[in-house]
Amino acid sequence: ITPQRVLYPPIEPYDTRMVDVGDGQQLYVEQCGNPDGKPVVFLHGGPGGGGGSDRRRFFNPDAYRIVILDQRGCGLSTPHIAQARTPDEMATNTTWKLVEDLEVIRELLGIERWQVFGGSWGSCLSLAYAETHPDRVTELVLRGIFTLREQELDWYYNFGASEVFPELWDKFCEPLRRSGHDFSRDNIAAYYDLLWDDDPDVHGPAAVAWTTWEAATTSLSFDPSHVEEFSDPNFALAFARIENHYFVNHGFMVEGQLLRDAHKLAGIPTVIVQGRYDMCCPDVTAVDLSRALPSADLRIVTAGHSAFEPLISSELVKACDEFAQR
Ligand SMILES: CNCC(=O)c1nnc(C(C)(C)C)o1
Repeated sequence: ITPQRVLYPPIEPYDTRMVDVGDGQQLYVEQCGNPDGKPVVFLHGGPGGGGGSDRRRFFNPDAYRIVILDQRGCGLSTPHIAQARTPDEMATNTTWKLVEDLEVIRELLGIERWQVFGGSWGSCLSLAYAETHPDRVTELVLRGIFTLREQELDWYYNFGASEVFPELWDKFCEPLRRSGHDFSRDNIAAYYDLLWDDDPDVHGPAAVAWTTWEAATTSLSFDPSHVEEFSDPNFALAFARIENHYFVNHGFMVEGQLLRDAHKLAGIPTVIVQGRYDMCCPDVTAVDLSRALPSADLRIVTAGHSAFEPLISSELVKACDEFAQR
């Protein structure tokens, strides 16, 4: 099966700015492509995954006005959570604050309605935003569906993915074992204590182990350079702390909330791209979403989790090209 589309060439933003969204938070926002084009907003994963320039490349730059932001506490947004001293500094970093941030940015940029594009955590935030503001969304392009249900978190951080990557799971468990954790309670809760330990020799290695687990298991083919990129201590600390914060709080949602309310999206053209061998966010959640939203176009491809696997990026580019015609 050969990819039918490739990513558009690398481009640079025509506008970059820091947007004050309150709570002492400044968000990095950039715009690329055609200022008079079809507006689309790209929501990164993690949460806390931030950026890179390749996220610009899913969209035809002649057709789209591409809006990209780093969510609270990560990427180029400030203050960066790697500098946080206590978890209190995460208090205003919640799903619903990020939904509000998107409205602040949309209004600031004078955009009436926009296409929303998100993968993994970005798909969770896309659903939360669209279910809150369905009238502001022209289309949804979702990848690697993640809705932070108990079963999804359990699969990736307690038991499930551990059976597929036992040697990598061993490394994920190393900081837990070192702290005397007996695995009788949730690993996410145990990692919370490590990631906020005052001792950098505790929170540093824990953050790298947490982040390396994700980096090493999100592609069908193991890519050591991808793992290397994720093990920068500064990136890893913010990424791990923000993810862990959202997971211990179950995304600040009622269990199953996004699937329960997916019917609110019935009028929005939606494409779901899901890797058959996605070991981070297994297919069952994408299929559950398509059952809750039968109008969605579910496209399962032979790939893992990453948006940059050829068959996944091909399907994402195809969906955005199709929607650009609307
Ligand atoms: C459990 N995190 C799933 C997620 O949102 C995700 N998976 N990979 C990423 C990055 C590419 C941002 C690391 O995010």
